[in-house]
Amino acid sequence: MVKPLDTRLNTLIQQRIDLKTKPLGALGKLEVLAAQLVQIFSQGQTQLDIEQLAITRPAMFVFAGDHGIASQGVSIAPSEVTGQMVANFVQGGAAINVFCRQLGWQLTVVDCGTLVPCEPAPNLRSQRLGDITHAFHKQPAMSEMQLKQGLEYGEQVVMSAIEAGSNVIAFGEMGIGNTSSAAAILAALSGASVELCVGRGTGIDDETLCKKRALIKQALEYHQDKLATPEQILQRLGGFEIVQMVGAMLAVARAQKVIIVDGFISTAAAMLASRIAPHSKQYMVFAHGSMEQGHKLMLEQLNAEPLLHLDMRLGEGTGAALALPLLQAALGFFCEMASFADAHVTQVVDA
Ligand SMILES: Cc1cc2ncn([C@H]3O[C@H](COP(=O)(O)O)[C@@H](O)[C@H]3O)c2cc1C
Ligand SMILES: O=C(O)c1cccnc1
Repeated sequence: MVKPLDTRLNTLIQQRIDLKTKPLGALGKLEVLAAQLVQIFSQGQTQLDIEQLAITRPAMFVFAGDHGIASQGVSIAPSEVTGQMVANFVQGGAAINVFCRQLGWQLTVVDCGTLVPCEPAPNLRSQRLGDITHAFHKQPAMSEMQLKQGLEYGEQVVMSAIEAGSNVIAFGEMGIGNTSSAAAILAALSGASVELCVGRGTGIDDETLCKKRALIKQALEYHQDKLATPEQILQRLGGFEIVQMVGAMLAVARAQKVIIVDGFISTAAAMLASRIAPHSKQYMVFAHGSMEQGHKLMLEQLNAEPLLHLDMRLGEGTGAALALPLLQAALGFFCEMASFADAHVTQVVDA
């Protein structure tokens, strides 16, 4: 069960923020972020303990999976690229590797089921549910068994990081065709039109976009009577990486640690997790607003405001990675900044 956050310390937390040497509210969204992080890190405590407020072993997971729908020509790239990019992640050459090295994330790549499996490596976990999902416009993407196993695998991989001391976990992904899956999930969860939900992913042209929308429309019609629960939506329209992300997000929320959500696909997983366990949203930080069409609608549905707007549309966890310095800044000002009394500054009162 995902517990709601205990609010006992909230007044104390807000007072501490308000008494820092700055005009009230002047650190904007960083204040909201600080309050959320301190609340999460103080669960189970009756007093604020500044000493133990720290981000420890921030862990980035890139979940990779191949999608049968890619064979219908909905991406600029063929499915083989998923496995090739996994090899690139393992070797340290992708955008996510650079950002993780620069910012201090520990990166684990999770092969959830790809056409080209990678050689074993220290930063690669093999949790394969198959080689590729079924094209979901004419059949369920995966079986009920794969759904169940995927949720468990996701839990297992993040729990090993949490047991090793990670208290901030970020969610990235790789999977050619997975914006189709994420868009279908959004349409099923929100009831919004396919035109609103489906965008260009890696950068497809107008003709391909028309085909992608038609396929997703077909899928929603085909599955229409069987999309009543988030589990059904996941099984029928999801992907091997998306199901493991959902299982992993739920596990992080149960463990009362911080979930950093990336872009379009990561947010689709976050929507499903918060439908399954509504309190899980309290543990989520939305890192950035993706340029992918439909991401804005996802964030609206979640009533979430992202920290960054960088016009990015890559995935891999790149937006989530870039949020770490903001988390550090938020926790840093909360812990280290002087209060008016500490610094003998005359307290300013709002007009
Ligand atoms: C070389 C390359 C690297 C990527 N890294 C992330 N994605 C991103 O693009 C894919 C989703 O877009 P679509 O649904 O259009 O296929 C995912 O793999 C996502 O992570 C990439 C895509 C490519 C081609
Ligand atoms: O926002 C994302 O995560 C995204 C957008 C386009 C393609 N791949 C991922």
